Amino acid sequence: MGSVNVALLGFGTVGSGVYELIEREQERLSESLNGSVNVVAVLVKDDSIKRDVSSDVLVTSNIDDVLAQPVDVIVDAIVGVEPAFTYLCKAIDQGCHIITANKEMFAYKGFELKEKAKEQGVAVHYEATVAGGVPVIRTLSQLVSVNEVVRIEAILNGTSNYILSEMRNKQIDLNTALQEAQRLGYAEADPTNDIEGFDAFYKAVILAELVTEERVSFNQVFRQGITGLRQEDVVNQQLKGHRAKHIVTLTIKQGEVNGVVEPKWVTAKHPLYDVEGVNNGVVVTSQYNGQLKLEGPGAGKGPTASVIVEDLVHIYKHEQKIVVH
Ligand SMILES: NC(=O)C1=CN([C@@H]2O[C@H](COP(=O)(O)OP(=O)(O)OC[C@H]3O[C@@H](n4cnc5c(N)ncnc54)[C@H](OP(=O)(O)O)[C@@H]3O)[C@@H](O)[C@H]2O)C=CC1
Ligand SMILES: N[C@@H](CC=O)C(=O)O
Repeated sequence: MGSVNVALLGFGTVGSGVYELIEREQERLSESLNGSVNVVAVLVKDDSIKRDVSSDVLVTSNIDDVLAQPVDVIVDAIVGVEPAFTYLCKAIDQGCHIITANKEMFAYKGFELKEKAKEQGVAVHYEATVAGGVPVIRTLSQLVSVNEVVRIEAILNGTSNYILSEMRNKQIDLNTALQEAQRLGYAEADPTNDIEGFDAFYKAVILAELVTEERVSFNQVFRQGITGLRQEDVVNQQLKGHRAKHIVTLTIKQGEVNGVVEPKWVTAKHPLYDVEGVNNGVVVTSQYNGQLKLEGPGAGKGPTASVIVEDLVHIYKHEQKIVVH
């Protein structure tokens, strides 16, 4: 029986979630893939901190030590464009498949990374970059094989949606709700990315590139976060039937994307009105399929780890053969 050797870049909320899920579901994964899945190395910033991993897993802050291991798949769960992009390029050159959760890196470099991976004959999967546990990347990839996507309206930042729901339901302020989102593992390492709309913006760019199959320039997407909303308005507007939602709108005409990421007041008629708490919602309008709505947990350890491990299973069930190490 073969095996899949995995290296995790990052051991925070997402990286540790992937490790724990692989450990917990070892039997199911072995049966499904006819081969075991082993985490062989973990890359962290500070390798002096003791990590909760088996003693045979290499824990290091040096990417070359990671790539010196017999690694088949790299899971990128670190933060920011660099050094992640450089590390992933090295890994691709070495023949590793890539799974990433790092949406900032992928918004800037995803197009390049996909091209490089194609040249080298390795897989790049990125379901976790958009909408946490909601399988929006896989759904859109299938949809565009026959349909033209003309519009996407979505809530893509779990932290902002959680904050706005808590501000309204519990009448607490933005900072108090944000602290809770951080405690729950929803927020980015720098939560400015969530509340100022950068995180949703990166996700919008990734979706726009997926549906147009073209590189999308950042100036095609307008960005505004939720920090300009006043708490009393969030509370009082509900009496008039209005909820504040942070919404991404992408309109695609003849392959040209126009994107807006901004807070909006919506009524019960709006398809995203009922998307509450950390949930994300994505409404896709396409040529033959009409309107399709996906909803589910948009952030957090369990859902994000789940889609990453699903990407891994997909690679070895549908794209590559398991090797014998
Ligand atoms: N949290 C979530 O719900 C989701 C997060 N994501 C994305 O996943 C990625 C990880 O997020 P999350 O787990 O929440 O973040 P955390 O801040 O919890 O963890 C980040 C991890 O990456 C390590 N790291 C950061 N920079 C470097 C570096 N330069 N070299 C080596 N290791 C590094 C850190 O090391 P150390 O432990 O030593 O500090 C830490 O282990 C981010 O890109 C995020 O946008 C995607 C979907 C959902
Ligand atoms: N901070 C992000 C995490 C998932 O992508 C969010 O809140 O949506």
